[in-house]
Amino acid sequence: MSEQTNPFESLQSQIDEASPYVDASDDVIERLKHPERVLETNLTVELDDGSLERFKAFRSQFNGDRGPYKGGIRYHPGVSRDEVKALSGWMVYKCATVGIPYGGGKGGIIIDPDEYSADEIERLTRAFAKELRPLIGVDRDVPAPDVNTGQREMNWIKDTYETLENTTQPGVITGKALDSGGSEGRVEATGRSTVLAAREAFDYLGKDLEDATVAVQGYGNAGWIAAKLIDEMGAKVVAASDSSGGVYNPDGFDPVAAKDHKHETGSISGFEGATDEITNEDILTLDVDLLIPAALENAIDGDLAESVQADVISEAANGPLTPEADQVMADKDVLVIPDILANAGGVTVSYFEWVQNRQRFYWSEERVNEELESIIVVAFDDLVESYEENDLESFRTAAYVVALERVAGAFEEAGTFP
Ligand SMILES: NC(=O)C1=CN([C@@H]2O[C@H](COP(=O)(O)OP(=O)(O)OC[C@H]3O[C@@H](n4cnc5c(N)ncnc54)[C@H](OP(=O)(O)O)[C@@H]3O)[C@@H](O)[C@H]2O)C=CC1
Ligand SMILES: O=C(O)CCC(=O)C(=O)O
Repeated sequence: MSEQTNPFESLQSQIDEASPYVDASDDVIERLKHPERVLETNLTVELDDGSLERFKAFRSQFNGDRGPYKGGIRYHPGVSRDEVKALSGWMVYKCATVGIPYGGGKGGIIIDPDEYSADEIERLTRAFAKELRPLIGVDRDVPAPDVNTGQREMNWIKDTYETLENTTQPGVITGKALDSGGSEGRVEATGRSTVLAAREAFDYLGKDLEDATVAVQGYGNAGWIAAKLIDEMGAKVVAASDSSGGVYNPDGFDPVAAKDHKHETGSISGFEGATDEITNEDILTLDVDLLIPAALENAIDGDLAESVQADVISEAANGPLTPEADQVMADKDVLVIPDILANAGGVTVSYFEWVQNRQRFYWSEERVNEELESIIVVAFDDLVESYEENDLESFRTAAYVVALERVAGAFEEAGTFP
């Protein structure tokens, strides 16, 4: 894991790689490399023992040229201002890559949630929602889940917002539970797009997904669902990991049983379906057909990339490869499906949730999954077209060319306001 790489600098270098192929002036490209605004706030929360603790929190609104700012809220000790800025920028280019009408935003709180009770997390979440209230809104900025947040936190934020605004406006946030206005398919959506994109990539390479071996780093929402769905497509999950380490079985194992073990014991280590315990570095360098990084940024740096043996990488996580790792992958002809396409299922089904909330009319799971699949397949084809037409080194640069054209186009068509 590279501690040195600043994710915001990675984002800017990804934009720089693509900009020579984009029909936009240098001034416009420069605009698209910086957030419009970043809220930094200190939340004071009462703990269960009556003491007070201060938590630093951020919300970055990177760009709103194509629609409301959109993106998750992360609870993690590694959250920083630059990480949130990067994550919000990746949201802009993700929404543009899949052609949904949003800009990009992201939020985070510096906290290890395992150290706090559910009541403390609720007070913290409601305190953040109160700070966010003037910034967010159904047509302005629509948060969602990310690492260590889920339906529970989204329901609290919705309730706090609606109480303070004296309204019912479920579309102010997505990733809610079904009874609170959530969408069918949202929990599975990030893992689903990760494997749909992998299926398209295997097809593009003329490779068979049946019996392909798969390693999954990170066994939370994105990772475990990706493992389950790729197994259902006929591939063989041979390794998985979480923050405690990893497990391996060359003959494959049942990803649902691995999830049940993690649920019961708190970690994937000790899973009885595995033959070996491995480290988080080992999992990234296994000789597998498909690697799915589904944890955090900078999982693979330039040095580690030299040892990666996978043929295809589908990035469920945001920013798992540093720019140096990207260059190594391009030199080794490893096909990397970039985060801004591979994990775009999450925000795409968030978009469906927002549409359903606005219409107060709810779709079946079948409809959600069909609409998601068609969006991912079209976006993959757009990316291949850009890759081939521009003779690019990577699918990532191809995705940025497509996305930057769309965002710059929206900005230029709007003109500047005096
Ligand atoms: N949730 C969503 O809708 C979306 C998420 N993403 C991205 O997917 C990634 C994962 O998010 P999500 O699944 O939601 O988060 P979760 O909190 O559900 O899961 C994160 C997982 O990563 C594991 N992890 C953390 N650090 C490491 C490490 N060093 N090595 C191996 N595993 C590690 C955690 O381990 P442990 O269980 O032990 O804590 C956990 O299993 C993030 O990059 C996120 O931004 C992208 C698009 C949408
Ligand atoms: O569902 C959303 O709006 C955003 C999910 C997210 O944070 C991401 O795609 O990284």
